[in-house]
Amino acid sequence: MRADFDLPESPSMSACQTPIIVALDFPTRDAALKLADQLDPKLCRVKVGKELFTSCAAEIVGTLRDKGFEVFLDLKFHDIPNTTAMAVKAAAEMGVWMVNVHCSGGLRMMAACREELSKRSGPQPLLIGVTVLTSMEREDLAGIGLDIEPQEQVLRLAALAEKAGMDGLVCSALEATALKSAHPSLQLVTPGIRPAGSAQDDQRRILTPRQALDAGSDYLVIGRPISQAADPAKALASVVAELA
Ligand SMILES: O=C(O)c1cc(=O)[nH]c(=O)n1[C@@H]1O[C@H](COP(=O)(O)O)[C@@H](O)[C@H]1O
Repeated sequence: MRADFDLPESPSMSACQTPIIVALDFPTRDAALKLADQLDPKLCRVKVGKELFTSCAAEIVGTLRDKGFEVFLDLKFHDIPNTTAMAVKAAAEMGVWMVNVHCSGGLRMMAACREELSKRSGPQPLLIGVTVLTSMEREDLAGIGLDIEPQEQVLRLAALAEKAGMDGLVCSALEATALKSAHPSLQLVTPGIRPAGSAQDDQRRILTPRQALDAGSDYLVIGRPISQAADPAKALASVVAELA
């Protein structure tokens, strides 16, 4: 069977070819590192989100990098342009591979982040805009005053993100085909990934790993189907096999 991504041939190539990002959604450093130690940095990247970062601060990022993982810092910054740009700058200084902000912070906010990163002489993290959370469906959007389909709002925010010079978007894989056609230069990071038979949990706009990649996703964010599995390494291996 054809592989849609090349696994690295040597450790020095790091995890750069894998589309899988495992969410380390845990309350403590120990719990996060226990899972990280069962994962192979050649097969996945890892994501540090609000829960883990708030309990461990920046040290966890350095520890995961020392273990060979490229880190997506998922703090979904959303504030005035200057505050958000300075937060993105601080993330870049930590050496993260990817950082995200909410597109709904607006064009000037996203552009300020881009401008701040472009001043750096060192490596720049991928700057990604969160569109509509994968836990939201039409009814949830109506509740916040947007009486439209999620895809319509995602496409609106995508146009703004491209104009601001963002590298990519967080969206549902359900929107990937439309986004790739309208904005081929934007990389698509898709949570709401559920291997067949796994629990939906609080996610609403979901696809399987294979469906997501076929729809045009560049990166698949997977949390509980791996982190809560009895054998996380086996759960990761089975996603890798599904994508091969
Ligand atoms: O930015 C994100 O990573 C994100 C955006 C989004 O729209 N939906 C979403 O689920 N996420 C994150 O992706 C992960 C999904 O976790 P699971 O639902 O356990 O697979 C969580 O860490 C969420 O915070």
